[in-house]
Amino acid sequence: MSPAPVIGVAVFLLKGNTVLLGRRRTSIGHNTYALPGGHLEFGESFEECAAREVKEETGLDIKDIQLLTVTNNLFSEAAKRVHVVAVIMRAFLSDPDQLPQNMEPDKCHGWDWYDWTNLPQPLFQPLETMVQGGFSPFPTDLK
Ligand SMILES: CC(C)CCOP(=O)(O)OP(=O)(O)O
Ligand SMILES: [Mg+2]
Ligand SMILES: [Mg+2]
Ligand SMILES: [Mg+2]
Repeated sequence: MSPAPVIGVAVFLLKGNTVLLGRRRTSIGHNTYALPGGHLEFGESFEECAAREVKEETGLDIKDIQLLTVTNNLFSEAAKRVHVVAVIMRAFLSDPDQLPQNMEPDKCHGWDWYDWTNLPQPLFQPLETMVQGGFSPFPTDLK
């Protein structure tokens, strides 16, 4: 019997034309560049989960958290197959001068800001799929 799908919440944290990415050190997406985020926990709103996971992983405080889209992802790379429904959010720094910290060095190599037009490789598969599909996290009025 395959395990039930899980809900992940990932956050496009935008700063100018850049987005915050970290290289994962985890069984799923190991060594790929991914957005901050994590499992939705019982009773959380999407916004609460986004703010919690970003704080837990980067120490950053965020604001203007909005739902962008949802993606359906089946991972077969891990020892067991994992089905993740990813709720994709967008947010901005509460303090534009706050610097990201690598709060979970066992799960991430470090966080950095990357220009959307020059993203690092390899990207975490769900993010790669979005980029290949022409998705942009930027508000149209910020162009
Ligand atoms: C696999 C992923 C898309 C969903 C969970 O994200 P994650 O592995 O970063 O989980 P945590 O940050 O909650 O540990
Ligand atoms: Mg986490
Ligand atoms: Mg995470
Ligand atoms: Mg978590």
